[in-house]
Amino acid sequence: MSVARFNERFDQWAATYDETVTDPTGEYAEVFAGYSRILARVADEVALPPGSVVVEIGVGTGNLTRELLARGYRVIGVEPSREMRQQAKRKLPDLDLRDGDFLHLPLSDERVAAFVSTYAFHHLTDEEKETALTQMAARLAPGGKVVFADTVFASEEERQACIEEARRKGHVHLLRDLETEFYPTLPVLETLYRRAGFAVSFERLNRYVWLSTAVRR
Ligand SMILES: C[S@@+](CC[C@H](N)C(=O)[O-])C[C@H]1O[C@@H](n2cnc3c(N)ncnc32)[C@H](O)[C@@H]1O
Repeated sequence: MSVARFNERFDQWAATYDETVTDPTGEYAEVFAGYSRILARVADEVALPPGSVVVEIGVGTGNLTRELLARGYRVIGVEPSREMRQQAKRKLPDLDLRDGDFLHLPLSDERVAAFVSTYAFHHLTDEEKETALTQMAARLAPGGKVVFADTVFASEEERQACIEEARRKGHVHLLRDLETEFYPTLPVLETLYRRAGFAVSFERLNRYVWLSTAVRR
């Protein structure tokens, strides 16, 4: 099965995605709380010289991409959903945007300085996450970075509490995501980075989202 298993979901969401991430009252409000601040934080965390090649995976409608371009990086965008690519191209017509996903990176001999992503890594199973991180490590020189922000649970108990709360509140879309996508726990994620050859640190950015900053050993 292709790892872009959520393409249909994102093709359907693409046209209204930017409304969802800025809606302070919808069922995803806590997931996207501080969305603009989170994207800016991720772009700042890259902290590499302008002109460095930064590969952004799962660009969606291009909101993080805009932050990365503003910091002078040479961005290569990777996005499996056709409709999302169209939305991103509408905002950023000159963007180097390629069809691909975490496990099928459409790269040739580019010297990649960092891989960056927001709200997307949880579409891979934990096993696939380790494979993807190992492939990224192979493309990075020592000191190269992986900077991701995504939903992570501090523990299984925290995951179950969020699922129960979503059920109680009737947040059917959030509940579906929590039950069908692959949000890792922090200890598991730390192990995956370490096994792939990274030193990693974590910082909580809102109730759901954690920043992971990983440096290739
Ligand atoms: C919730 S959106 C996040 C978009 C954007 N990064 C942001 O922060 O707003 C998740 C994106 O990841 C993409 N995606 C889903 N599965 C993926 C995969 N296996 N590899 C790469 N991207 C994937 C989706 O098509 C979608 O555009």
